[in-house]
Amino acid sequence: MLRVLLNGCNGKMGQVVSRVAKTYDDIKVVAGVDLNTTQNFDYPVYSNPFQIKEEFDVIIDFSLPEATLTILEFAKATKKPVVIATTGFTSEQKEKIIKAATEIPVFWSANMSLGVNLVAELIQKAYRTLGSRFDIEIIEKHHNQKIDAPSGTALMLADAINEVANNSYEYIYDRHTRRKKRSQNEIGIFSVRGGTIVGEHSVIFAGPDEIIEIKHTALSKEIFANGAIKAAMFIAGKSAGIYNMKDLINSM
Ligand SMILES: NC(=O)C1=CN([C@@H]2O[C@H](COP(=O)(O)OP(=O)(O)OC[C@H]3O[C@@H](n4cnc5c(N)ncnc54)[C@H](O)[C@@H]3O)[C@@H](O)[C@H]2O)C=CC1
Ligand SMILES: O=C(O)C1=N[C@H](C(=O)O)C[C@H](O)C1
Repeated sequence: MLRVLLNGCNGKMGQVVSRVAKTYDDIKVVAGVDLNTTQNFDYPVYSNPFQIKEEFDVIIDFSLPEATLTILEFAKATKKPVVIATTGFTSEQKEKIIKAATEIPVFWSANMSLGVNLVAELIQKAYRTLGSRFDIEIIEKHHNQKIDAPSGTALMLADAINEVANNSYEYIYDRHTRRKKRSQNEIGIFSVRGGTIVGEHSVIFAGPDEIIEIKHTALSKEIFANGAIKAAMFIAGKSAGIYNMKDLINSM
């Protein structure tokens, strides 16, 4: 039985992970951490991870960047692996995660769905085929409770293109003050927030007289919860380092 400590357990995703984990025979959430210590499930909830009494094997984190960094300190102190699903990190915070991964295993993905990770591969192929003659724009849509913009996934998709384009692209998040034509070395990234949209990501390749649009639509938060649980199973027992969905998919 894999014992999970859930950071951000009372958030929207924390609650879905708690519910979905119950459908697995070989995994159990044994404690949660959240600023809101309401006990919604059958495990104790702490506001401070250093007060946890329960034994656990792996941490799953769906919270806020600052809370992720706190749980990382706790993970380093207890030598436990962490699955980071939280998004919205600054460059400095990302550096801290990378540094922590020299001491403990860290599974880090802005999107825990299989589909988005396939999209990342498809857009790399699209870039290789279409090259820089096509203008690339990314549109992401999420629910009205989301704090960070653009989404971690939109940035991950832009980075996937940059990875095969020798980092030649600059990201443009806002054109309203710009009074000039777009350049070929930019990727426009745009955020829509409304209602209960779970998560949509469209990558548009607009060329001379043709447009290719590669789109992923998440229809439920369960796909992210299932992905995070599979990531937790994958990372338990691994050595220190950074792992992502590609590693998980390749191991299947
Ligand atoms: N990688 C992925 O596949 C996915 C990632 N996410 C990301 O997960 C994060 C959480 O998303 P939601 O659950 O929708 O947000 P949410 O706002 O509903 O939940 C965040 C939870 O963290 C708690 N929290 C805040 N500060 C804390 C602290 N210092 N210590 C412990 N807990 C603290 C809040 O009380 C809240 O319960 C976001 O960054 C979101 O972008 C969301 C869905 C999928
Ligand atoms: O906040 C969310 O809900 C989501 N956040 C992630 C992101 O920022 O990319 C992943 C998913 O799209 C849902």
